[in-house]
Amino acid sequence: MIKYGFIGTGNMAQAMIKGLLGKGVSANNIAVSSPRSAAKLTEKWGVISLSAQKLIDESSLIVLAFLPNQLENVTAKLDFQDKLVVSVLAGITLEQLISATHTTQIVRTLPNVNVAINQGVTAFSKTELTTTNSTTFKIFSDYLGSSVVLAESQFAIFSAVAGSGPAYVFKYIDALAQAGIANGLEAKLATDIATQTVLGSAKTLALSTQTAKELQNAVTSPGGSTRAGLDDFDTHNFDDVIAHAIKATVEHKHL
Ligand SMILES: NC(=O)C1=CN([C@@H]2O[C@H](COP(=O)(O)OP(=O)(O)OC[C@H]3O[C@@H](n4cnc5c(N)ncnc54)[C@H](OP(=O)(O)O)[C@@H]3O)[C@@H](O)[C@H]2O)C=CC1
Ligand SMILES: O=C(O)[C@@H]1CCC=N1
Repeated sequence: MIKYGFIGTGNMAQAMIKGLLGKGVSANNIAVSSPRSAAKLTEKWGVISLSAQKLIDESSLIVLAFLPNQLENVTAKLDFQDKLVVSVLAGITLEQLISATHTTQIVRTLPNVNVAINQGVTAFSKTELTTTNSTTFKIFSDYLGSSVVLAESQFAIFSAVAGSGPAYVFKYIDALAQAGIANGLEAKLATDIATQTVLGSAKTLALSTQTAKELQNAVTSPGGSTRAGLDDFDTHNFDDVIAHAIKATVEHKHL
């Protein structure tokens, strides 16, 4: 079976590893390397902790999952042997990856944390891969959820909407729950109902032929309370707040 190697084992790598394990990939086929947390993952999941070079030697697909500003530092002394390298480093281009790893078999991706439950949406852009590496990458990305081929020029906006997006959805759920608590709901109940409301609404939209705007109207009974709430969102420029936050995300220079 294919062995997947992760260099860097923080939040994103752990979400991906969880997704692989959840799909039945054996912990014996997952190798990890990082200065501090790799050993803890061996204890937690039974994955194999190796030095970065040994991990490259033994893996068929190597995921770069450290912070973007560590690219040169981490790769300087490693020999990637033209193996398949999959980067999740936000803001790092294929050209920069080729120059740092000296490999031709590279996929630039931008996943999100929902890969942990195989519900991620991942953008990717790649060099010309061998047939074997194309298949290897397809199997890997299918484990994690859906994926879309994307021009590199659109990675920044994809990263803001889909990569950072879960944080913004969690922020909305928290605000909804806090408003419930402020108005007398018990904290756990408020969080549970806010979460289920967002989950059910996202599923309703995904399964519907109607747009998100049309579905808003379906909730808004004539003369009812939802109209009052939606009007208040508009008065406070809710859409502008979201657009502004996405712009700030896109314009941020990655560390
Ligand atoms: N979090 C997210 O939702 C998303 C993140 N990304 C990208 O994923 C990457 C990782 O982000 P994230 O997981 O959030 O960050 P974390 O801070 O959680 O993880 C960073 C990891 O890098 C490891 N590391 C540090 N130095 C080295 C080194 N010299 N060699 C190997 N590993 C090293 C750290 O190791 P240790 O734990 O041992 O200290 C840590 O495991 C980033 O490039 C980011 O742009 C992309 C899309 C979404
Ligand atoms: O915060 C970050 O920089 C990364 C990229 C997208 C989500 N997390």
